[in-house]
Amino acid sequence: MEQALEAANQAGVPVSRETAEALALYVSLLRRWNPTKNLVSASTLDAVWTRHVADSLQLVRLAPGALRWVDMGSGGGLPALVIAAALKGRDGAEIHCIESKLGKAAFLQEAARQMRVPVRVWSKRIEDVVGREPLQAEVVTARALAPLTDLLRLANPLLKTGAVGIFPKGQDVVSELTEAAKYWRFTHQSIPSVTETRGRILVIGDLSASTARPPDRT
Ligand SMILES: C[S@@+](CC[C@H](N)C(=O)[O-])C[C@H]1O[C@@H](n2cnc3c(N)ncnc32)[C@H](O)[C@@H]1O
Repeated sequence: MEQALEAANQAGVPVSRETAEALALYVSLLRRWNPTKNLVSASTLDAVWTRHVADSLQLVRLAPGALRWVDMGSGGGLPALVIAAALKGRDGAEIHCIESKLGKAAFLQEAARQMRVPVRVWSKRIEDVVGREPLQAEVVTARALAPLTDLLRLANPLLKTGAVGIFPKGQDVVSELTEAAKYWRFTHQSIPSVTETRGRILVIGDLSASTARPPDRT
């Protein structure tokens, strides 16, 4: 509980006791399942509260009223299950996790069940869900999934209908923005991460395609 409250403080997101308990449960499940499912790099588990929990929780601060989130390439639940814990108990909250690896999707399903959070897991490829299923997203997230150009292509069906993209990025953010601007028009804010010295969080809006066709790397 104490560590959950410290992570919330670092992220700048106040949390209820219920959310702190859900986060503590998530971390214990992550530690237990990681050796068999390879959910996060084992070397990051010592700093799990900063590297993963606070790092994911800070995204909530960038869309404080949003209830409907879609997370692409959720892996071990980052940021999706942390966001779901933050929204626990909020009427209408719904977090979609899209993860094609069956073992990771099984973890997401079981962790969400034990945490009692409003999560739907899609054990499929992103391309087979986004734009094909009637997801209603206010926010689309993706952490450590792909360069920005590819994220915009994957999230395009949701972003072009008004969702906001929130994408944590590393030090290459400027070159990723330059590359993406060849294929897409969009507005963006680049917000410093509270957990990674050189990390930025991109908040992307008003997406539309430019005349150049983006590369298809799938
Ligand atoms: C590097 S991991 C990052 C996981 C998590 N977002 C995190 O920050 O720890 C990328 C995840 O995306 C999933 N993934 C990659 N391409 C995908 C696709 N086209 N559809 C669904 N999942 C995909 C992989 O299976 C993997 O679990």
